[in-house]
Amino acid sequence: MSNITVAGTGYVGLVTGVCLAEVGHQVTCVDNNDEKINLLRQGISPIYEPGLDELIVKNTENGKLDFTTDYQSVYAHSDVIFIGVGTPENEDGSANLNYVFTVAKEIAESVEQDCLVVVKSTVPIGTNDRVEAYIKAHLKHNVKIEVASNPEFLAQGTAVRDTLYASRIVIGTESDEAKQILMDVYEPFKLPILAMNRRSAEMVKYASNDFLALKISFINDIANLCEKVGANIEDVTNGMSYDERIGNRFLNPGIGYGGSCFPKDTKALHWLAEEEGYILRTVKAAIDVNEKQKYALIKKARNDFPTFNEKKVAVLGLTFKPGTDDLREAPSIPNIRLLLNEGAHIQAFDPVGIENYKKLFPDQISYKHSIEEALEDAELCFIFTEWPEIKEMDLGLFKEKMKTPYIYDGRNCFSLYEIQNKGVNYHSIGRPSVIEYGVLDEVQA
Ligand SMILES: NC(=O)c1ccc[n+]([C@@H]2O[C@H](COP(=O)([O-])OP(=O)(O)OC[C@H]3O[C@@H](n4cnc5c(N)ncnc54)[C@H](O)[C@@H]3O)[C@@H](O)[C@H]2O)c1
Ligand SMILES: O=c1ccn([C@@H]2O[C@H](COP(=O)(O)OP(=O)(O)O[C@H]3O[C@H](CO)[C@@H](O)[C@H](O)[C@H]3O)[C@@H](O)[C@H]2O)c(=O)[nH]1
Repeated sequence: MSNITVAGTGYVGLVTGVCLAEVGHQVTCVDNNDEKINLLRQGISPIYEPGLDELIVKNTENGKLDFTTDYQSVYAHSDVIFIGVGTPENEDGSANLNYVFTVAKEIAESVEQDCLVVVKSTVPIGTNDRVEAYIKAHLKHNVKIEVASNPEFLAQGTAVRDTLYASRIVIGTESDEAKQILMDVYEPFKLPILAMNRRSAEMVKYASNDFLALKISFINDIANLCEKVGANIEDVTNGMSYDERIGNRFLNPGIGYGGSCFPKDTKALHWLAEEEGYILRTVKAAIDVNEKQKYALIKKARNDFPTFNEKKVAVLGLTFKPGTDDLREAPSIPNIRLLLNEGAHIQAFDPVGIENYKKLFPDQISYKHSIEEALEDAELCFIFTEWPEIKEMDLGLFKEKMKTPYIYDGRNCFSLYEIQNKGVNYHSIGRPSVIEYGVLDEVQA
């Protein structure tokens, strides 16, 4: 088995490193963040990812996995180095490649043996060519270096499963030798391997993410229209999904896509296309619809509450999706900012996101550790994330705990059937509203 190094212990680097160790490789994970490496050495994952802690402990104990900040000594003697550092968004929408090129520099200055460098980070088309040229130009020793693209498709919250049982492994290289090395690295996973040139591999990643983002924006657009014409998006997507060409996944309407990938990867590809003199109209539409969709709930709430000043607002769900404590581009953030700016008092519940939220809003929010506490005495409630705890909550709590049970559900957590007869006013995305607060009491009286 190969001697493998992974640069970056974030969602991609750490999960990749741990899973490569799990299938039998000798893996060292490198990060320049001392705090993360210290935690990992104690067997604690710095990120919330189901199943990851157990695999970290198991593979560290069996000697397959270790962690270090000392990149020089590990890069010096690696057969394969995966780069899994961040490629965040620049202000103009392009991808920031500083972290990738810093690692490229560190590799060039450290390697003392022939080595395959594998770019796993999501990078604009042509970046692998540039990384290879850069490393070759800065090598300190006379060794042979190749660079291959190997984009990652895992989703947060299911990252371990997505890696061990990936839909496909994409390998981008023009070199038979590099291709063979990567085929050997991935052989124990027994997964479909698709080999192509580097630029195509880089494009597969952006095209996949942007297609999924477009699918979400499309369904949000249709959901908004459903509200205007009296259709129900749930029935509409169900009806669409029986056509196998459409399928039933990624058709959930909501308050838009967030996370560390779709928002930046749509903008980066659009930016890159523009540089090439081509306007990606479909991707631009996905971006524009998503930007507006973030505020779909607030817009509905405005009809009932012209101002949020001094209003007690319950918020259920803070993270950008369930199963993660990551807040990057979480739609809750701009909404909460707007509510706070208008003078609302927020009581927020999230099963795992509170600690990270405190870093963004340390004092302005009253954090609660149960749904009941968050709802206590509130005049309105926003749902931003469809955590199972929220989807399965006792719906009687809204009327029981809230001062006025006005609910704005940005993730369609409850069926219209189950929310009926609960004495609440319930607004969701693309479905008719349920208006019972006050009305039901009169009927029952
Ligand atoms: N998060 C996802 O779900 C996901 C999925 C597929 C692809 N990607 C892509 O993978 C890349 C990484 O994303 P992420 O979410 O894992 O990022 P992240 O921010 O969670 O992790 C990046 C890590 O790299 C470390 N780092 C920075 N500079 C370093 C250096 N010089 N040497 C060693 N470590 C260094 C950081 O300290 C951090 O721990 C991005 O390009 C992203 O677009 C992410
Ligand atoms: O039907 C849907 C599906 C998703 N979302 C939203 O879309 C965002 C992203 O969700 P998801 O794709 O599940 O999470 P990520 O972890 O960001 O994963 C995406 O981004 C990764 C980084 O590139 C890719 O590797 C994955 O394949 C891709 O799914 C979240 O805000 C979701 O709420 C919807 O609104 N409706």
